[in-house]
Amino acid sequence: MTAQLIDGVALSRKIREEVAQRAAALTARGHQPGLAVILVGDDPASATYVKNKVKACADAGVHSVLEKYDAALSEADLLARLDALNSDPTIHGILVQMPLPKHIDPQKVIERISTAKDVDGYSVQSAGDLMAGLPGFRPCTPYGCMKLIESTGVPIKGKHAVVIGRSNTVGKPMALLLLQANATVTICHSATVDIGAHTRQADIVVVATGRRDTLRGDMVKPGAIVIDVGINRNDEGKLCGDVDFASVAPLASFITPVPGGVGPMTITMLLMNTIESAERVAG
Ligand SMILES: Nc1nc(=O)c2c([nH]1)NC[C@@H]1CN(c3ccc(C(=O)N[C@@H](CCC(=O)O)C(=O)O)cc3)C=[N+]21
Repeated sequence: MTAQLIDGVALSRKIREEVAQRAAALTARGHQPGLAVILVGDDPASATYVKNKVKACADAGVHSVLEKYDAALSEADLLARLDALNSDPTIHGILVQMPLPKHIDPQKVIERISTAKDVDGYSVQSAGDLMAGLPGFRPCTPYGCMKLIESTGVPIKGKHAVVIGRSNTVGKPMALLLLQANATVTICHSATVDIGAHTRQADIVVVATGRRDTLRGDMVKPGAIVIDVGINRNDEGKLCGDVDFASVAPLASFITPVPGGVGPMTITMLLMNTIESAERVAG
């Protein structure tokens, strides 16, 4: 067996068409959806991601404002900007690009964003909504991973899913989304004694450790679906994920590439969350 690629660019294109239609319908009713993106400092990777997000908005007919600040921006000034955006009726989603400079407390920043505009789904309220199975914004990366898995046509119900990584932004919400979809879920992490012993039992593996070669061919069950959330650089400086693609792809049934897998879907679900926020306002 050799895996079929799950094309995140193609799936994004399809979902973004729907986003664009819903954005146009909202705009026609005088409620053009709007996203505010805040970038603090000059991390080059963050600058690239933010540029991609703004471009995706433009392509979908979503209004966006990009606010760039010097790394010396004070926490108080950032919080004051969030207060202004919270009460700006043209803005339906607010994203503060992470990571922030060390003198700014990210948790304080996240909690200042109105729950109604928390399109990243990073706030304690949004996390609680997800845990309780209530409506609310789902974090974009795991939300996108669910769409990628669903796109295979393989039912999630009853499957054994292993998530490697336990971050608040990816691993934990990913496990909850899979659980909500009736998978049996195992979470592995840096203190897990034998990750391979778990992943060899898995029908679905989601890898989100930020460490390349976390998942190798000797760790997967033939026919597994493999979702690679990682973005790393290999020794040649080329973009690569957390999965050793060369050894895993021949065994998997479906696998996401890096780039072109999860990354584009993260942005797509950000657009979707922004549309849904605007639709709630428009009624
Ligand atoms: N508040 C906040 N929300 C985020 O959603 C957030 C964040 N902070 N900080 C950083 C991470 C990372 N992230 C990515 C989004 C798209 C790609 C993406 O489009 N990747 C392309 C490749 C892009 C390239 O060429 O570098 C791909 O995988 O095909 C990657 C990474 C969002 N993040």
